Amino acid sequence: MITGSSPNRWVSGPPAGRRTGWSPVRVPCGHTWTCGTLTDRTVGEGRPSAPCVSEPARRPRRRPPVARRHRRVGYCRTGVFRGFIGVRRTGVRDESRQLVVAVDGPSGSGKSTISRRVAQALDARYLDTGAMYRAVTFAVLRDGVDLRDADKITAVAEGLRLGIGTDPLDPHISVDGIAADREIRGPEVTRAVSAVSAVPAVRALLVAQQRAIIAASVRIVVEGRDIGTVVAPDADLKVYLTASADERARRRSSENAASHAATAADLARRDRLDSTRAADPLRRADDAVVLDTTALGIDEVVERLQRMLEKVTA
Ligand SMILES: Nc1ncnc2c1ncn2[C@@H]1O[C@H](COP(=O)(O)OP(=O)(O)OP(=O)(O)O)[C@@H](O)[C@H]1O
Ligand SMILES: Nc1ccn([C@@H]2O[C@H](COP(=O)(O)O)[C@@H](O)[C@H]2O)c(=O)n1
Repeated sequence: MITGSSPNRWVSGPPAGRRTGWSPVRVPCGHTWTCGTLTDRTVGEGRPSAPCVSEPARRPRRRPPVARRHRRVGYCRTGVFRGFIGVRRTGVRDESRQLVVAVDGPSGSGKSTISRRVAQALDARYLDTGAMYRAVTFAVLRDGVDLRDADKITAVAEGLRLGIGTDPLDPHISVDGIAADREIRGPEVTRAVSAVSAVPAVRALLVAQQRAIIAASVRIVVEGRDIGTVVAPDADLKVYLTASADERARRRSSENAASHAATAADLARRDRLDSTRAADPLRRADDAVVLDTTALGIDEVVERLQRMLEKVTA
């Protein structure tokens, strides 16, 4: 039975590779998800109650008309509950069918910017998985843990209470109940995050939480490094955003006072670590659409994704 002493375990399902014979729970939220709050409503061995929901859904989910209420429950091949799979009728767009968009790519390729814009256009949720790895890294640094000590890093990850908002207009993150939006973007966290995200147990924990958030969303755009390959291999649309290293450094350095050369070096270091780690490295999914944005403006990239989505949802 789960107790509150290890709050981040089993929130949304077993870590990758662990099979317990039960399916992840579907939670009726759509807004803020606070991982790790297990209550005494824990159901059965190893099965948590729905994680705590700290804000109401922004908009109540619409009940489909009677003719469309006939649904079958679907489980994708990863075992993640995909919500209700709508009965498709020729020429009719099924608004209640779950839609998952996976956006991966190297640092500074525009994943966050584009994903938020696309999520707004779709009236969808938005999940920044990089923010989750950054939040764990923030806690690891806060606790003075050695970045080479995978066991201690894992213990920090298991013990922290991570709150992640999925509103594309106002994504926010909290660590142990305290807002950490600014802190997780600081240079110390950026320097250390690739070491923390390379720890397999940390990945297993966060991937399980990410899958549960996806499962609870009707429409969601998820961005990161392993979304199309690991987190949501059955996503409806997978996009691998890229841009030349020089352009990515130009974009990033224009955001702050750092020099182009220093920014380029930091991006190259992070890309190398993220794409060469053993666990779930940054990699384009075989069925992802590659979009090189070097010569494209933000609006053009958003429009291209919207056109791809029109084909997927037609
Ligand atoms: N197509 C584009 N044209 C010009 N600038 C862009 C484009 N896409 C994104 N940008 C800008 O590039 C910068 C980096 O974008 P963003 O933060 O979205 O990248 P990212 O892939 O999420 O990075 P990271 O993985 O490091 O979080 C931002 O300043 C953003 O406004
Ligand atoms: N799916 C993911 C997302 C991120 N990471 C790691 O987090 C770092 C920060 O990501 P940002 O998108 O916020 O820059 C990134 O460098 C990766 O180390 C990951 O491993 N998997």
